[in-house]
Amino acid sequence: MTADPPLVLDIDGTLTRPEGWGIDPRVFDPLREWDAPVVLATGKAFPYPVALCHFVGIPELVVAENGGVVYTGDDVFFTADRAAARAVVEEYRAAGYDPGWGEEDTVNRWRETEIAVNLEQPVDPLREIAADYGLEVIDTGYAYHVKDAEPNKGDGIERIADAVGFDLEAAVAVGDSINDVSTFEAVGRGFAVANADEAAKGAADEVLEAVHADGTLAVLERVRGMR
Ligand SMILES: O=C(O)COP(=O)(O)O
Ligand SMILES: [Mg+2]
Repeated sequence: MTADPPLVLDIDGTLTRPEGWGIDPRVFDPLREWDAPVVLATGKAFPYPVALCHFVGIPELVVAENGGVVYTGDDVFFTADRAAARAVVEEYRAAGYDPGWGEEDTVNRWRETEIAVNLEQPVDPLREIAADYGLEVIDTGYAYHVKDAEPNKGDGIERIADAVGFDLEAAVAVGDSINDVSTFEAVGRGFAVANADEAAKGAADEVLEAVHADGTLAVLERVRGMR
């Protein structure tokens, strides 16, 4: 008898269309048909991965905000404090800068812990202010994230694996950026898509030849039924 391995998937850069933006619709059916847990582990705010699970039609197993929010399907955990990240952004604004997402800011509107800043905004003052609050700024290639150095995606994935009862050593992950390094450390096999940054490539067990969803779909083909 064969079975599929548990999956841990990043969203931006990993489930995206090869041109870089928007979820590639080809991932929907393989994920819905996967016969093992599928965890979405992302830097995006909590509602985004929950909605993606909902619309794909899979159970909601979610690490959001780079580990700041974890949903096991039964319980939600907030593992970082929002106050410091908010204070950083207030100071950034007071210095004349802006997070860069427009007035209603749907990128940060539902965030519980960290804050994201548009890549077009100046990062040096952001880093300086964040350092004063003991926070770090990471660049995922999609946004700057002002966050507590702990927690991370890997901790959230461990919490979900414990709650759901699957073996992380058997799990396969795909990711594209520095915020997936802890994911690759948490699972048995980590794959970086070809568009991944150097940190992700360095932490992965294998760097794929294909970019974005093309890379991820190639992994799904390869590991299906191979637990
Ligand atoms: O929110 C981001 O900047 C990146 O999101 P991701 O972790 O799904 O790639
Ligand atoms: Mg990504």
